Amino acid sequence: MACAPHPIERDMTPAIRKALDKLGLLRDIDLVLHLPLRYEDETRITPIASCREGQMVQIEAAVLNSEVQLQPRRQLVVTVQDASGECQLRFLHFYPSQQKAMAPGKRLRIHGEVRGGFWGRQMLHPQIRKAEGPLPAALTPIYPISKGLPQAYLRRMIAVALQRIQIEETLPGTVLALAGPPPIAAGHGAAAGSAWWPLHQALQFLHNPAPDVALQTLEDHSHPAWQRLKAEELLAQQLSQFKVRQTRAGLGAPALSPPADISSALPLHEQLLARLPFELTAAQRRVCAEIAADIAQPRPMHRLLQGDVGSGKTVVAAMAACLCIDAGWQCALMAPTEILAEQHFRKLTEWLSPLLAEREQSVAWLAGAQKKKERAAMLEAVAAGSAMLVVGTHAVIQDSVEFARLGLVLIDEQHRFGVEQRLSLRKRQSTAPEDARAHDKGMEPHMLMMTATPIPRTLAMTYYADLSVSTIDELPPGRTPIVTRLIAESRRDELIERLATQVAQGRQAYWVCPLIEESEALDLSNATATFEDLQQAMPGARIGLLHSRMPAADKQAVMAGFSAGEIGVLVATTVIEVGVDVPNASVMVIEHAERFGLSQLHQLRGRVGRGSKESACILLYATGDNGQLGDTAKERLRAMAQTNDGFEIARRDLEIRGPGEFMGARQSGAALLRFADLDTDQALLEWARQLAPQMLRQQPRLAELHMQRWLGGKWDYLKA
Ligand SMILES: Nc1ncnc2c1ncn2[C@@H]1O[C@H](COP(=O)(O)OP(=O)(O)OP(=O)(O)O)[C@@H](O)[C@H]1O
Repeated sequence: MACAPHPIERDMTPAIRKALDKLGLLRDIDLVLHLPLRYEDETRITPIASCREGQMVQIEAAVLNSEVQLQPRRQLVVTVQDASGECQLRFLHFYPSQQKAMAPGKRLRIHGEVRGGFWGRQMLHPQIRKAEGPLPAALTPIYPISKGLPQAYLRRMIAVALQRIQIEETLPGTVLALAGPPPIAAGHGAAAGSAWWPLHQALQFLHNPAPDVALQTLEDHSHPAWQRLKAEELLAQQLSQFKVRQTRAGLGAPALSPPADISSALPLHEQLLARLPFELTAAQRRVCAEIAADIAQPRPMHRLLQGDVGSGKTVVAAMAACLCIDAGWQCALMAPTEILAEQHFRKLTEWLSPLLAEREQSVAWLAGAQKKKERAAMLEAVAAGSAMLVVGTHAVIQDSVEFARLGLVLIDEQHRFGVEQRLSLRKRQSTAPEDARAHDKGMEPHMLMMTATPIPRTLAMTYYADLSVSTIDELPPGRTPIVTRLIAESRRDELIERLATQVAQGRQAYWVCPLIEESEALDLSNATATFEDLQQAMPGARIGLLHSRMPAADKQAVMAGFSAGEIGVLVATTVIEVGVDVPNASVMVIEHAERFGLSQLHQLRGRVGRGSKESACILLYATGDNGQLGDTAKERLRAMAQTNDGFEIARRDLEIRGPGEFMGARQSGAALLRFADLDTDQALLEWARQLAPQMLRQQPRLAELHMQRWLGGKWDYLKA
C-alpha cells in the first residue's frame, strides 16, 4: 500500500524517520494501530492541598523559589504554590534551559507522582509545561517510542492519520451483527460490553479516551475497545496461519525413503552409527524414527527438533541428512553464525566425508567470507549434485546457490533466522532442467528446525502452521551437572585468582563479556580490556580473544586453538552463545550476567558440562549505585542457580519476557501479537480460530484486506 506524504513530514528529521522506520510506522494504518502503552490524565487540575501521597496528579501553580542545592547531592529544588498550598519539585539532572523555564513567577502545569517528605509534598522529576491554553478534553496517550522520536511529534502524526484514514470494517457483517466478543476469563478484568465496537470508534477511543473512563479497563485491556483490537489482531494471525496451511496442503515433497535396490552393503545412516564413538540415547533414537517416518511422506515435513543444550541434536541432524542422501536427494544445513556453521561442518565432514567419498560424493561449505574460487567450486558441486550435504550460514540460501535436487533443509537455532530467510530456503526447489527430473519441480524440501530454546507447545501451535515437534528429553549419559554460582563484581580479583589456579591444573574456561545494546564498539572494548586484564593476572596461561568483528580466519584459528586445548581461557563476546562444542571446557564465567536474558544465560552455560568433568558456571553480577541488585534481576539469576533444566528456564523466561520477545519475534517478523495475550485471551483466540477458515472460504476479499492491514509487508511475504 503506497503511503501518501504525511502533512507534518516537512518537520521530519532523519532521526525521526529512522525511528519511525524502526517501529514499522510507514503507513497511516500502521500509525493508527500503534496504540498507547498507558495514559496520563491532564484533563483536570488538582489543588495541591488535596493531593494524596502516591497519586499521579496535575497541579497548576506559580514558582515561588528556585535554587540549586549541593547537599546531600546536587539538585534543582523548585518551590511552587497554588491557592491551597505549596509543593516542592526536585530534579537530580537538569539543563540550564529547564532552570530558566522554572524561574520565580512563572506559572506552570506540573504532572507527576506526589510523595510525602520531611519538607511536605514533593514531586521528583515531574513533567513541566507552561500554564496556557485550555486543558485537553481526553486523556493523554503515552506511546511506545524509539530513540529520536518525541512523544509529541508521534502524537501529532497519529492524530493526522486518524483524521484522514478511512477504515473499512473487515469483520463480516454477520459477525458484527450477531454477537459481541466472548466473555473475558474470570480474574482478567472487567466484562466486555455486549456488542462489538466498530473498529473506527474503537481506535478513536483508544487514542483519545474520555476522561471519565475507568482507567483500569484501559490498563488491563479489558475495555470493549481493546477487546475489538485484540480480536482483530488474533484474527489476522489465525487467517495467515490457515492460509499458509491451505497453501502447504497443496504442495508436494520428495518421499525420502531408501531405494529398494540399494547396492551398497549398508545404508548411510547405519554406516554412520557404526562410526560414532557413542550409542544414541533412547530419546535420540525416538526422534530419528519420528523424522524418518515424516520425510518418507510425499508432503513437506515442517518439524521442530527441540532439545536442551548439549542433548545431542547434531547427530540427529546427521542421521536425517543420511536418510535424505540415501534417497538420492541433497541436504542443506544452515546455522546462524559462521562459528557455529563451521563447527557443524567440521563434525559432519569428520563423520560423513569418508562415507560419501566412497560414493564420489562430498560435503560442501558455503559462507560469506569465502574465497571466490573456492566458492565457485562449491557452487558447481552443489548444482551438479555431487555435493550431497551443503553446510553454511545464510550464504546457503542466496540466489546464486542452485541445488540439483534439494530434499531436506536443516536449520539450526531457527529462532535466530528471520521468517523471510526460512521461507526463502523452503522455496528452494530443484532447478534441474532435464525431463527426467521434471516431476521434482513444484516440490518443496522437507524442513527440520533445531532449537535449544524449547518453545511451549501452545505458543508453537499459535505461531507456526501445522508444526510438528520432536523433543530430545534426555542428556547423553555420564554428564555431571553444572554448578552455578552468583558472585558480585566486587569479588572479581578473588575469582581471577581461583581461575588461574584451575587453568594451571589443565582446566579450560570461557569468559563471556556482555552485549551492550547498540554499541558494538563498547562491547569490543569491554572484551579487549578483560582480555588484557586476564593476560596480566595469569601470566602462565594462554588467553584467547574472540569477537564478532574479527576476520573469519582469525576466529577459526582462535576456536581451533581452544578446541585443541592450547588456549586456557577464551575471552569472548556472545558470539559463542549457541552450539559451540568443546567438551574439555569446564568453567564458564559470564560477566554482567544481570544484562542477559535467561535463555541466553542457559545457552552460554550449556557450553560447559559437555564432558565428564565437573563443570562450573559463574554469574558475575554488578550491583547498582546502592550496592543492590534489582529484584527482577536477582530473581532471574537465582532461577539460573536453581535449575539446569532448559524447559523450566524457558518457562520462567516466557513469564518474564512475554511471547514476542521470547520468540525473538523482533527479528523474525513472525505474525506477532502486540496486544493480545495468549494466557488471558484464550476465548478470543478460540473465536478467531473458528472464524478464520470460514472467512477465508466465504469472504476471501475481506480476509485478504484484514491480513494486509495487520501484517502489511509481512503478509505479502508469507503469501509468496
Ligand atoms: N548419545 C550420545 N552419547 C554420548 N555423547 C553424545 C551423544 N550424543 C551427542 N553426544 C555428544 O554430546 C555433545 C553435545 O552434542 P551436540 O553438540 O549435538 O549438542 P546440541 O544438542 O547440538 O547442543 P547445543 O544446543 O548446545 O548446540 C557432543 O560432543 C556430542 O558428540
